Amino acid sequence: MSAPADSAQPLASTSNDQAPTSADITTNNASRGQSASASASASELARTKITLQGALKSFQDFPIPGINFIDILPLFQDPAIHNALLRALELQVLEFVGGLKPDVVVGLDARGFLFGPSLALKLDASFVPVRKKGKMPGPCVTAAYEKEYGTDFFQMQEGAIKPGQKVLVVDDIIATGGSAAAAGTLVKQLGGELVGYLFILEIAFLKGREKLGGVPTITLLETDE
Ligand SMILES: O=P(O)(O)OC[C@H]1O[C@H](OP(=O)(O)OP(=O)(O)O)[C@H](O)[C@@H]1O
Ligand SMILES: Nc1ncnc2[nH]cnc12
Repeated sequence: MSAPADSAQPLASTSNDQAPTSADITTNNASRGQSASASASASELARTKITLQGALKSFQDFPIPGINFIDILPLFQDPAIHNALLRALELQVLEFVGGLKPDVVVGLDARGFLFGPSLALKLDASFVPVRKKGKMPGPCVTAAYEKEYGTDFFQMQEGAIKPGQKVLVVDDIIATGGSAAAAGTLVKQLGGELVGYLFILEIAFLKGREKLGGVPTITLLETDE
């Protein structure tokens, strides 16, 4: 999509141009013997995805030329959409991981902090942050990474995850996958069992999930722009 610099555009989607229908979403459930309540949840999830997709905006050439920046902040401006987002993430996790509820939700600095703690509460799990280098006290483990528009370092505090805890890593967007892969490395370094990744939006053409080593990865929405 091309747009004048600093001009917000509603985000169109590729695979979600045809917003997921309840039929799409229930396909996986059919073989598991779908209940009426699972079907209702799938319909609710499909409707919510359309609402969420419509609230996203994109900005061409931010933060550097050539990047089409997708802004997820509008999802938090309207309490109804914010609430729908959290409900959709919860449904998506429960559908995806089945009985394997995570013990810990790990959120990535900074946009993973916008919904990670709320989701952790809904799942009755702990919340643990991954922060950019130099923000947290005490001994930390560190990983360098590359993302779509630069390089950085992530850290976690030693002892923040207990060995063997099941960990779900959450963030707003997966682009190249560099940030998420670095977070996964830190989780494993602390002895956590990485059970999955969850993102609000996947920028599919950047193929970030290929960096995640086959760890189960859920994304609510997808775009190819
Ligand atoms: O898949 P990748 O190419 O690694 O990019 C995705 C990451 O980039 C953004 O964070 P950013 O580093 O811009 O930090 P912010 O949340 O503090 O803005 C985004 O919130 C993800 O964390
Ligand atoms: N295109 C993009 N839009 C928003 N956040 C991002 N993080 C990495 N790439 C991004």
